[in-house]
Amino acid sequence: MKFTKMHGCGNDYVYVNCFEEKVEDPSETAIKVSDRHFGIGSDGLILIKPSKTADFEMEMYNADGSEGSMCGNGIRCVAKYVYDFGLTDQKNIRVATKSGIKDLELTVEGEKVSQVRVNMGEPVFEAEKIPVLSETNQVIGEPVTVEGREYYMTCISMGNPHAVVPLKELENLKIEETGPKFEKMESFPDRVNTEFVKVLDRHTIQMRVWERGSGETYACGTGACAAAVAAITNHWVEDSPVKVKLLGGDLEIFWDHAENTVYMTGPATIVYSGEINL
Ligand SMILES: N[C@H](CCC[C@H](N)C(=O)O)C(=O)O
Repeated sequence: MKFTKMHGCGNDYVYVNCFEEKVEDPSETAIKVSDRHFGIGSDGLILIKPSKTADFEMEMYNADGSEGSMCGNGIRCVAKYVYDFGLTDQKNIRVATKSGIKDLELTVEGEKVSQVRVNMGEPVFEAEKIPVLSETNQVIGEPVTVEGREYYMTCISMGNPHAVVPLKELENLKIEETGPKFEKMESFPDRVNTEFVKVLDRHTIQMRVWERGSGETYACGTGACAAAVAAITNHWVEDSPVKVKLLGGDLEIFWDHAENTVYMTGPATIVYSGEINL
């Protein structure tokens, strides 16, 4: 199977051009290619497919083979792939995902995409739409005890579920212990992506993330959007734009309150193309 390895702020996926390749069992393939010792090594698998309703379709799988409904870093890389490899010459494209069609604006430098601005849609606070089991209709700054320690959680969907948790410092966070406890909390029937956030100033937050189905990643685009929206909602920061500093790079998030729409701007990088015998 031919593939291209790409990443958005270090959130790396194996991309397959399904205009040319056929992937029989994407879930199993995601598990195989994601293995960092016996496979290619990635946070998951992303299929670039023809679409009847948009210019392209993105189908995304986490490293454990579970299908994700949206991937912010991934969709920026899809845009870079289709432009740089000549599948389109348009700088405004629409990509269908399981969480709806997303509008993307490509910045091109030297005939290559350098960064992409994505309309990530509306942040969803209704508990049942995230989903999170709660006595209240929204979960904003709610206390929750994990491993005997109290945290305050804000839950938002960006097309996939997120729990945003503020912390005074991130350096000593044992994310490989704490992350899975949040991911598999009973309150989250579909599991959850968890963002641990430290406020740096009135327009900047630092974030580590434990992703549903992939563990700690160097960045999470939907998670950065959820974290920025939670930071504004809880008045941890002034308002947009919010710079989100992640292990693998920075993303800029803008919440247009009038449209109730979140925009994410960031880079996309091609690492290499190759072929794997599955
Ligand atoms: N793990 C996520 C999908 C990938 C999201 C993330 N990599 C991003 O950039 O948005 C989920 O299962 O909902």
